Amino acid sequence: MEFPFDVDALLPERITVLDQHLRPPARRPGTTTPARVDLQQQIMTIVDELGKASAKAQHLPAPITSASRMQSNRHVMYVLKDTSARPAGKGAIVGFLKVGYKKLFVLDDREAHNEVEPLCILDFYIHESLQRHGHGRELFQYMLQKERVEPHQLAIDRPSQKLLKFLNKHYNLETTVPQVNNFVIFEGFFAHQHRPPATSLRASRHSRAAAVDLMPAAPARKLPPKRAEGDIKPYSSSDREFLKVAVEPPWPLNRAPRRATPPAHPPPRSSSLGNSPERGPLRPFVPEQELLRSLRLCPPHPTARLLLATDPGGSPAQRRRTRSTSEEQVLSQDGSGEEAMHTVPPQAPAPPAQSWTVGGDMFNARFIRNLQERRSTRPW
Ligand SMILES: CC(=O)SCCNC(=O)CCNC(=O)[C@H](O)C(C)(C)COP(=O)(O)OP(=O)(O)OC[C@H]1O[C@@H](n2cnc3c(N)ncnc32)[C@H](O)[C@@H]1OP(=O)(O)O
Repeated sequence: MEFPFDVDALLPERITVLDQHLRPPARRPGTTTPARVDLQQQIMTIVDELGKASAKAQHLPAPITSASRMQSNRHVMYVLKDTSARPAGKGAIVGFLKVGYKKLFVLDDREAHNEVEPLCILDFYIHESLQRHGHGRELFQYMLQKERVEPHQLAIDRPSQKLLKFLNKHYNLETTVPQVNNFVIFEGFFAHQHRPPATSLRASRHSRAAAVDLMPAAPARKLPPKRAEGDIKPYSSSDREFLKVAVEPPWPLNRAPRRATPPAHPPPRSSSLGNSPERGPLRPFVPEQELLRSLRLCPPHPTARLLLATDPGGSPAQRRRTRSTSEEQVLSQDGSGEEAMHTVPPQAPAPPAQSWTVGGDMFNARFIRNLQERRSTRPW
């Protein structure tokens, strides 16, 4: 990938590590140094163009990597340049790998929720003309070494088939632990823990002492053991949320929920939250939590009715998400349910037997998993 400026001089090392500051690396002695602001502009151009090329390669409707998104997130990009070919003496870029730590709620093999903060593979691209030449592996190895992390400790944000094959070939990663979000984790994710290096991405977010003494278990760090079910976000934040479009679900889920009080402005969407993009034609967006909410407002399925009849009050976990107060809290767009964006009065006081809720550890996980499978967003 070529640029109208001297990439070779701009990025002296074969692999350059860029963080949110997008600082141009120190130049080789003897190289003429343009104004720093120009150099940063060149870095931003490279990041933007790489992001576009990656999106195109993955058939995404918009880039998930750009200079502005880098600046607003604590992600790290490993950029590989071509040291052999020097078209017009200016060098070229081979590809990049973007990683970042994210708080996720992942299911283990017993379908229990675990709040962890693993290093995530967020975007990965090697120029089409150079794929299957070992460049991807070179970048990946460099990142693993720099971040001091093992491949099975990573979470992958909606991997492509090529990436799944890549991980299988080079790191024997094959068996996944099924999740209800779009992150993929592999067998062994929960088995090993590691201490991040002081110079790694994680350590740069915390004081050195904290990195050494207080966080011995990252990246697959189990956070406080058990949180109330209502606090758990079944859909962990993904970098690809802003691209999300939904496949239309079957009736009655395809009915947009009515709002008693339409908000003056649509709620803001975070650029760093949510799920991964659909790889298909664009459809009107129906947020996941709104689907869940409309389901809660639906009459129960006969089976659910039967279940409720055998347990009239329902378990405390099942009741947890049913509001009995005069207002129902609307879940926030990121699915957290922690921040109420606005409140609406109840549509009608429903008798307890009609109030079918999504809740309870196993029930919740299985239900959301079924829903997710229906949406066909997972790569397997
Ligand atoms: C979270 C995310 O980022 S998902 C998005 C991942 N990125 C993409 O899908 C973009 C397009 N693909 C690419 O940019 C590259 O193919 C990458 C980044 C996935 C891998 O980089 P490469 O330099 O090609 O990998 P490298 O040469 O080290 O390893 C090759 C192996 O990767 C896998 N692979 C690479 N390309 C392909 C392909 N077209 N089809 C199937 N497998 C492939 C194979 O296992 C291959 O081994 P093989 O040639 O013996 O079959």
